[in-house]
Amino acid sequence: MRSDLKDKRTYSARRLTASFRFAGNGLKMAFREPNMRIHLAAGAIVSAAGFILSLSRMEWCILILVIAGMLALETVNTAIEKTVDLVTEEYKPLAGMAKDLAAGAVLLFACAAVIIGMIIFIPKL
Ligand SMILES: Nc1ncnc2c1ncn2[C@@H]1O[C@H](COP(=O)(O)OP(=O)(O)OP(=O)(O)O)[C@@H](O)[C@H]1O
Repeated sequence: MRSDLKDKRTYSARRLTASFRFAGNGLKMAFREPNMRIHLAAGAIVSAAGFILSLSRMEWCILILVIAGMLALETVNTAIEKTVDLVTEEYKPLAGMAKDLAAGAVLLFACAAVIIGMIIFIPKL
């Protein structure tokens, strides 16, 4: 990495552009993960249903937040898995705990997403 990009005190358009590029690379990597593709497919199906059932503006805002939140959380989960694998490839209870906690957070949000989806869609059927 260029030294001017590593200097956290430098605020420049180049630094900002680089940050967006790094984040874009991160998303590209995240979307290669099988679980992420499942979340993306679910988001696409729910969005299509939203168009068909003519959701209100507020319902769209909630749906977009839930879909983006799910994808963001899965991305963080992947980052935690990679970090744990970087620290150790051996079997260690703490490594397992870190991965299971991150997976638990994804499961919790997914359950909330399903409930929110039911609250929005069931009355429209
Ligand atoms: N180094 C380790 N030490 C102890 N347990 C581990 C370790 N690595 C993984 N595990 C256990 O195995 C489980 C699966 O880990 P793995 O790295 O395969 O994630 P994963 O199931 O591929 O995650 P995802 O399906 O979200 O990509 C973890 O949740 C954890 O319980």
